[in-house]
Amino acid sequence: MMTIHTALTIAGTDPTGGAGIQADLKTFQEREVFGMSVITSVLAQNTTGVKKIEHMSLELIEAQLQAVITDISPSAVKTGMIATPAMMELLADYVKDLNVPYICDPVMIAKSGDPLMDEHSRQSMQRTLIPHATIVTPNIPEAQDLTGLTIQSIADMERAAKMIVTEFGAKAAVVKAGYLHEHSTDVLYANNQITHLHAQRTNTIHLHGTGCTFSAAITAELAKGYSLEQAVSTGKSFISDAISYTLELGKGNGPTNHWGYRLKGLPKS
Ligand SMILES: Nc1ncnc2c1ncn2[C@@H]1O[C@H](COP(=O)(O)OP(=O)(O)OP(=O)(O)O)[C@@H](O)[C@H]1O
Ligand SMILES: Cc1ncc(COP(=O)(O)O)c(N)n1
Repeated sequence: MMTIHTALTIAGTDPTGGAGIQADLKTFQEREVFGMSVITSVLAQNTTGVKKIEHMSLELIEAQLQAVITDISPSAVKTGMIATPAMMELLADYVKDLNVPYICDPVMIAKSGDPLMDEHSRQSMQRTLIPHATIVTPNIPEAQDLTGLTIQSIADMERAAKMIVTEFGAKAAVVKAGYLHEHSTDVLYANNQITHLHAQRTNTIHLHGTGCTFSAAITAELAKGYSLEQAVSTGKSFISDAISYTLELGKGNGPTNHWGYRLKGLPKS
């Protein structure tokens, strides 16, 4: 019988489909992994920003988790927007006990500038979720916030990735270059080795949900049993195509194209 790989995302929502749970499920589907989701917060947001946020109760988050894991066991699990320390405490126990690859995307602020996590949650993330992570996927501001370093160069990204592993106990970290503007070379630290992931930078404003999509693609590949290096490399190629085959949707910073990789080699509009 065919092996079915499954992945669970635990995160907030985006009704316009570009970020959060919706971006994760689309990405899992494109990578041929059966996607499942637990919603932590419901957001009224679109390509112009976040209008309203309501957090789910801890009881409802736990009931969703129980519904999934008592029925279909995930081959890998990912967390995205986890807004409060109490949610982090709850989820830390679950990701530890699931004992499958765990991808921690430390979502703090939306690209629109709207906060997705309260101030004191930032320290909690380091203590609760990060030590259990197979890989942590911060963007530059998140990596700065976690490590206290100022990140302006590839060498700074290397230092931050290494620190997340050696000081906070994650197995690996990839620091993403999105915010640096002059290049899109991400830095992976895994198995005591630094790897640079290069991709051509696309000149576009449509970058809503890039981090969610990248980490979901990594999650899908780890669910299939690929190594960290292979999973991150496939994730990088997936997000680069999703960005470059832009859809130009929305009135603000639009979503990426989750089927972009299927268009590889075709002209870009
Ligand atoms: N203009 C661009 N061209 C090519 N790749 C890009 C561009 N912007 C970001 N990327 C890539 O997209 C991936 C996500 O990085 P980014 O730094 O945007 O994450 P993020 O800020 O967490 O995303 P978000 O918060 O929007 O979900 C990385 O691999 C990064 O290099
Ligand atoms: C539920 C949720 N999770 C993550 C993001 C980050 O994505 P971006 O920084 O592109 O807005 C978001 N906007 N919404």
